[in-house]
Amino acid sequence: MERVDHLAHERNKSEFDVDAMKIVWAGSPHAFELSDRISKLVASDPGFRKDNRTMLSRKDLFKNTLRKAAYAWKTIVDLHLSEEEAAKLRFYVDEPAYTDLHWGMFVPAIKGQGTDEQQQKWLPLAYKMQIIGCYAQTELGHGSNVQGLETTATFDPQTDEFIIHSPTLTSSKWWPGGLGKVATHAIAYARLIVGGRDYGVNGFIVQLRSLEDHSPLPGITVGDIGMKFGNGAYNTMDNGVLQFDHVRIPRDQMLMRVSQVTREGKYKQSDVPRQLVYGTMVYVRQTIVADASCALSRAVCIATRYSAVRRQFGSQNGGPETQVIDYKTQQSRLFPLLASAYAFRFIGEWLKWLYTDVTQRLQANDFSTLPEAHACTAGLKSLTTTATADGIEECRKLCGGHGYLCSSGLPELFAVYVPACTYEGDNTVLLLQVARFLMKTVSQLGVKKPVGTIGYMTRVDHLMQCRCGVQRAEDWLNPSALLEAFEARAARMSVACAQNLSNFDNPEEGFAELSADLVEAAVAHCQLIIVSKFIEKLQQEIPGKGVKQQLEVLCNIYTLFLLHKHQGDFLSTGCITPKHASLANDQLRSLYSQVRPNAIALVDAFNYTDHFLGSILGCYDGNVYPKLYEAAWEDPLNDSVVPDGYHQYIRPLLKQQIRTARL
Ligand SMILES: CCCCCCCCCCCCCCCCCCCCCCCCCCCCCC(=O)SCCNC(=O)CCNC(=O)[C@H](O)C(C)(C)COP(=O)(O)OP(=O)(O)OC[C@H]1O[C@@H](n2cnc3c(N)ncnc32)[C@H](O)[C@@H]1OP(=O)(O)O
Ligand SMILES: Cc1cc2nc3c(=O)[nH]c(=O)nc-3n(C[C@H](O)[C@H](O)[C@H](O)COP(=O)(O)OP(=O)(O)OC[C@H]3O[C@@H](n4cnc5c(N)ncnc54)[C@H](O)[C@@H]3O)c2cc1C
Repeated sequence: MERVDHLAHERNKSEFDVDAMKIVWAGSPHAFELSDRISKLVASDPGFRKDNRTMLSRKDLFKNTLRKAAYAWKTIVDLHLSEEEAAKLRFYVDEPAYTDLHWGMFVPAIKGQGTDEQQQKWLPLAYKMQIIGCYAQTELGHGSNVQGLETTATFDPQTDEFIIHSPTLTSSKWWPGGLGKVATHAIAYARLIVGGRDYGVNGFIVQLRSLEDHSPLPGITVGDIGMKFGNGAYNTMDNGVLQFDHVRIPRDQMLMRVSQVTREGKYKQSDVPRQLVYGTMVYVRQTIVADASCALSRAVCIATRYSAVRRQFGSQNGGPETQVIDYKTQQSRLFPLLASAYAFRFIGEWLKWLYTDVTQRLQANDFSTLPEAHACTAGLKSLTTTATADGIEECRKLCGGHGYLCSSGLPELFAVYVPACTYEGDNTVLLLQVARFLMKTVSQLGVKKPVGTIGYMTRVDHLMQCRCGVQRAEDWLNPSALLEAFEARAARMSVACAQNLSNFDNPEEGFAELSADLVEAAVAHCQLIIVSKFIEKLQQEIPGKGVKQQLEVLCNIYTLFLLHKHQGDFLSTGCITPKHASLANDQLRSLYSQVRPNAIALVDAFNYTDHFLGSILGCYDGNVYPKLYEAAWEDPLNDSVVPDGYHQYIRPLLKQQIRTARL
């Protein structure tokens, strides 16, 4: 049967080269080819079916994930996929699993914190998945406060071993993904105790389960922590609980790149900073930022296509009703999210570059950029995940009632995504880290030159008193005007916080008292980073008819939307006047009209298959209503016309009503 494209008229309206935009989105022609090939491979393989996930019981769901993970691994091995291809396969399979923690945290922790010998011993086993690892840091009593962890690793010089122990209930490891039912090994974080002295938290490789029959080893109590938010969603993951009862491991299973314990029981600190113990978190925060654009673009793709299909009100002379995408209110909620998806894509690319750069410097014993890398990964992780989680929920609302159906794909996408605001660092806690970095920078002005993303502080005198030069709405399209407004707002908010802090005798007390303002200053700084990197991206050559123009429109929408949303900050710091704010809003409205004809093509550029989107509302051909109707009949509740339980619970009620009526 010929497929009718219900969105063809929308696609015909577009004013730019969609194929060229697909390459910009993917990052390069090579990345596009690879992504396109692997997404089709996954979509065409029934072994990766996912449409029944929200209806399965937890046990069936979990077993199905184990099957898929094994099948994915077999596919990777049989097809000799490269690491890059395997990572894409994981992405398009689109199901959280223990493998994420094995590849995403266990392996990087050994690479980042293990010595050369430790890497040589453990990595080949992990690469072949002959051992399966997890990252066991968080405990029942402490997650954010890593220094507050209670698990102990006490060196026993008699046997040359560490004794890993959970001294309290609150020291039970709690949350690690893959731990509950699968992992054979963990990187367990514990307080290092040598000769009765506490040297703080360090990572240890601990075997948890037998490699023969998977039973927990002596002294290990381990299980799953239970059902989590939403159907399907993150319940494919076995987040676990773990207690150690004096478990002995050889001394060489302490990760010893940052500090060492000798055979004689001497503690030695390398000349690398202690913060490298937190290095795996920096790596994962960077991958989470890169992933935010994927989750947001997926929700935006669904909401945009559906908004073009859906019609309500406005029929004239019996003609078609208005497409809801044509309502200005729909545009003002949807298009900033579309622009954010692109902004997050580019900030993800940039952060990857920054991470690679800092890693290379660390290898050459240059630790100077580590604080900035920590602040950027922490702050951008916080900003992009908060905006993405909120954005997915907004997309659900933009789809009206049908968005609430699991078949829209949006409830599961939200449920699977929203813990990103908490894991790998609670978003508020991470912004407070950025605030510390900002306060330190301000306090050292004149002593130490701010560089990189904080470089604008070198112009703090100018930024504290500059006046916005915008006179007409179009003036807001000038990147210099935008950048200066964002720099001035960020600088003024940081300086105001620093001045308020100086009124406290005890800086820590002051920091706690002013923490809500400090978080706002951190948000202003991080938004400036995203805006400035988007603007920088547009200074590069970008091939393809109309592609650069579309990206300029999106960049301006992203920036002016932030200015509009946070106009309180801009006005109260005197960076702009109410007149400037009003002109910015006029410009924003006009930009929405420019995006409108290109909206469908801009989401087509994500190149998502219907399998990956997993949404009837977002399907490529826009044939929404017949698909919704058919899907309803496939629900197991419709297997029988009369439901189970009728005779037990409905019929007696109805009969009782009849008797009452007779009385
Ligand atoms: C069914 C599907 C099958 C598919 C199968 C396919 C299989 C095959 C695949 C093959 C693929 C192969 C390819 C491989 C690629 C794989 C990629 C996979 C995807 C990976 C994604 C991972 C998955 C994500 C899932 C999410 C899991 C979540 C895990 C966790 O949550 S782990 C726990 C995280 N915990 C936290 O984040 C805790 C937060 N707290 C802290 O970080 C800190 O405690 C703190 C808040 C920072 C405070 O710490 P302190 O008390 O020490 O702080 P203080 O403030 O005193 O700071 C001291 C100084 O140190 C500085 N500092 C602090 N932190 C850092 C740091 N991290 N780095 C540098 N510096 C730091 C701080 O600034 C202070 O400095 P000073 O001021 O100068 O003194
Ligand atoms: C789905 C999921 C998967 C996870 N996977 C893993 C894993 O694989 N391995 C692992 O080790 N961990 C894992 N975690 C744990 C995760 O890293 C922690 O939950 C996270 O770091 C937050 O810590 P917490 O739970 O202690 O929150 P808390 O710190 O208890 O946060 C509670 C509230 O207190 C506030 N708060 C805390 N401290 C401060 C402060 N100093 N100032 C102001 N406000 C503060 C927070 O903002 C928050 O509102 C996972 C968690 C989830 C939800």
